[in-house]
Amino acid sequence: MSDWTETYRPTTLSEVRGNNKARDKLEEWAETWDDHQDAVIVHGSPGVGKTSAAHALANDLGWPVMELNASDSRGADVIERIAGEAAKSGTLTGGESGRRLVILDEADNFHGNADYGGSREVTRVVKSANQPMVLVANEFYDMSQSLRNACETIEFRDVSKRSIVPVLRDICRREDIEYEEEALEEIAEGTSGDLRSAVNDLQAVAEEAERLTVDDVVTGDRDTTEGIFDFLDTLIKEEDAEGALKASYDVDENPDEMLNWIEDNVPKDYQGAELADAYEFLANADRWLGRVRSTQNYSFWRYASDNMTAGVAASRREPKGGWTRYGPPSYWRKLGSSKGTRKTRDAIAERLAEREGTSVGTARREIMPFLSEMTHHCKNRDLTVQMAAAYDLDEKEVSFVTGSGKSTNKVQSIVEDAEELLTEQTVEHSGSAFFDTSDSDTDSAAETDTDSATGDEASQAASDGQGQETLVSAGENGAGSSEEDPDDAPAETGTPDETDDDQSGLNDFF
Ligand SMILES: Nc1ncnc2c1ncn2[C@@H]1O[C@H](COP(=O)(O)OP(=O)(O)OP(=O)(O)O)[C@@H](O)[C@H]1O
Repeated sequence: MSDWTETYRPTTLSEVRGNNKARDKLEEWAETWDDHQDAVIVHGSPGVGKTSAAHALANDLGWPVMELNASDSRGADVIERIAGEAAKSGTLTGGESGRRLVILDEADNFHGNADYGGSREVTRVVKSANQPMVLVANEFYDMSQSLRNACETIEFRDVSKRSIVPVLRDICRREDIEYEEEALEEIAEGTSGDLRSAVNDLQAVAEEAERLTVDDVVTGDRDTTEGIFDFLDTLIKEEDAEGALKASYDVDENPDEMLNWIEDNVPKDYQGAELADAYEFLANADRWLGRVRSTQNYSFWRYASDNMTAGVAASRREPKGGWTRYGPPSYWRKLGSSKGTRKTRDAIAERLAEREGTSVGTARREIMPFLSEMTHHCKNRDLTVQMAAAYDLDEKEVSFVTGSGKSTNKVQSIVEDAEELLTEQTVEHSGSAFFDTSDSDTDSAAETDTDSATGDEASQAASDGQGQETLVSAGENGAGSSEEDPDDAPAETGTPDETDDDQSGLNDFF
């Protein structure tokens, strides 16, 4: 099941609804950019189309997009290099005009990110940028006054019910869903101006219903308090997307804990493609939780919940029955605190990223769950040994990835064998040591180019190796990708000047 907020993300400005004035202003800003050369701040509540509008604009104008996120550990100098030198150096395949659009997401959230050198540094870079920049923010006044003064400002307002309903109607038509007009109004009413929520809600309700009625939308609230074990049963075996979401309201766990519980127990009943789908939703949820942590904006919890409940329930393809021994999240049990867990996870993700030439975020969200599944409880011992060797994992890390007990002999012997394997092997090729790269002539582990999977010509950007930029070439612009990705736009990570058409072995898997 695809994520409708992605499937129906506007690809052209004319599809951005409910903020016509802002939309026109943005277009005008871009068209006159050569004359004024100012950056623009696009601000407003979550889910009203700010980021979509920026991408749609780039698509309309044929400008490749460079997306950066304030909570990434990429410094202002990266922006400076991208925004500042692109025009001069000509190393970037921009649109015909040589323009590219730099989108700086979460621009109200530089505090606490030392890599950006503070807001003065950001302001300086923004002022001197040689490429058009859109700064996307929720809280206008969380940005420094000098930054605000340096930019043009466009406000996106909450999307009115009047504008939300036609979007939902359009989706129903395209999905071939019969609906009662009132049901759509009810959904629009409930989401207070947040179009992303409205689309998510529509998908949750429509997933099972043959015909969308008001009753589907306003079903009686349950008031039974569910324990987490009952909830897991409900989520994994019984309820549809909407039911799962509703049931989660009654569970007394915070979203981070809930995610851990679901993540650890869902493989006990889900298999194959349905498990892969479920993991994808869990990865989305994880990303939203990360965003809550970095922005302290708790309204994102809702998107995390949608993904981990409705998404997981909707991924189920085979009926489930019987009794399953669900247990507390193994990572927690084994490693104690959540902080420790996160540290271990991130340490592994960093090594994976370095080795596979992806961003840390991608490693954490996409590669790690995949590795975990393949080596679950070390069931495939050889593979687990190879993985441990490839990424130089210690016992704690092997047990983290596989979900096995750290002190077990099995994990110890796996790590020993991995060490032996390493000394035996002269790993000469610098491509992925774990994923098969034999059909590739990739000569640097830092290269990953997914462009050919998504579009035409490769976009390139300058990088200095201290972080990968995320590039989305115009025309792809996130549309059709499987997830909304605040940190890390979907298209490609690349180390420039080297980016070519090679496919790393990793790409064969995704
Ligand atoms: N104005 C809109 N017109 C059409 N679709 C929209 C609009 N706003 C949001 N959507 C839908 O919601 C999704 C998320 O929108 P988007 O990410 O652009 O919101 P945003 O305002 O940038 O929110 P955030 O600040 O949380 O990133 C889009 O992919 C699209 O499906």
